[in-house]
Amino acid sequence: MALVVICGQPCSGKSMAAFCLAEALKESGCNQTVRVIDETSFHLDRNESYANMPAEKNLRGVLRSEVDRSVSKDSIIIVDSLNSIKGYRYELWCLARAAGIRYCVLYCDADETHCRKWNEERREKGEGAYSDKIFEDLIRRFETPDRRNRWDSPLFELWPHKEGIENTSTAIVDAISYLTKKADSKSRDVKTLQPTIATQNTRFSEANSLYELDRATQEVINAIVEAQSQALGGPLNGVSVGQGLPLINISRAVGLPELRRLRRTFIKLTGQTSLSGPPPPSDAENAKRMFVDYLNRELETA
Ligand SMILES: Nc1ncnc2c1ncn2[C@@H]1O[C@H](COP(=O)(O)OP(=O)(O)OP(=O)(O)O)[C@@H](O)[C@H]1O
Repeated sequence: MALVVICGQPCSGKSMAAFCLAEALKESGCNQTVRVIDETSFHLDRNESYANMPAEKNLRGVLRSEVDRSVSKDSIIIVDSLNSIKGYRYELWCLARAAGIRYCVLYCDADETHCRKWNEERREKGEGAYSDKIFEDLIRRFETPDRRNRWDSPLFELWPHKEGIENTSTAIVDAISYLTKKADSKSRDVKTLQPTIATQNTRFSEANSLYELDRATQEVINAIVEAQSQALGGPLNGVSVGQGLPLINISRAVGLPELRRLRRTFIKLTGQTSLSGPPPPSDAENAKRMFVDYLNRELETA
C-alpha cells in the first residue's frame, strides 16, 4: 500500500522516528501490516556497513532487495536507514512505482551538532556509536532531499533537535494523514504511483544506475538543444559532452519532441534489464557514451 523512506544524517533520530511512525500507524486502525526494514533486521553493524564503498553498496543492496520483496498493496513498509544518496532514493521510488503503491519521504533534519552530540552520548553509554571517521564521512556525503524531485516527494520534515520526536510532531501527523487517506479521496495530493512498462521489469545492477541514466541522458539533450540554438538549425558536427566521450554529429535540425522521444526509448531499452538483457550502464559517463552512440546511429539513418 505504501513505502516510507526515512532519511537523515547519522544519529539524527531516524530509528526513533520510524518506531514512532510505525506505532502511530498501528494505532490509527489503518488495517495495514506495518513493517520497519532496517540494518538491525540483518544484524549489520554500523561501522562495518559503512567502512568502505563495497560494504556500503552491499548494505544498500540488501535493504533494497528486502524492500523489493516486501512492498505490497496491503502493507506499509518503512525503510529506516541513512538513505542519503539521491540515486538510491530514486531506486526505492522506482520499486514503489513498480508495485503501484503510495510513497513518501520522512526526513529527520537534525543539525549536525546535535547528531554529533547524540553519537557521543551513545558511545559514552556503551551503545554502538559511529566511529568519528565514518561519522564525518557520512555527514559530508549526505544528499539533502529536495521535494522538487519525484523521489523526494511528498517530503515530511521532522526537526528532532527542536521539537523532539513524538507522534504529535507535525511531520509524523502529516505522514500518517497522507498514508491513511482513503484511496478514493478527492484530495489531489494523495498519489498512488502507477507502474510503467519500464519499471515493471526493472532490476538494478548498480546502486545509482537508473538515476544516473536519467540524469546523464538529460544532460546530453541539453547539450544538443544548446548547440542547435547556436548553430541556428544547421548541422551539428563534433559537439562534445565530456572528455573522452564520442562526439555528437547530427546532420539536420532535430526538435525537442523528437529528442525526448529518442531519450524515452533509449531509457526503456537500457534501463529495463530482463534476465536475458544487457545490464543498464553503470555510471554517468557510460550512460552518456551509450546515448550519444545511440543518437548518432538513430539520427544518421532517419
Ligand atoms: N531529540 C532527539 N531526537 C533524536 N535523537 C535523540 C534526541 N535526543 C537524544 N537522542 C539520541 O540520539 C540517538 C540517535 O537515535 P536513533 O537511533 O533514532 O538515530 P538514527 O538516526 O536512527 O541513528 P543511526 O544513524 O545510527 O541509524 C539515540 O541514542 C537517542 O536517544
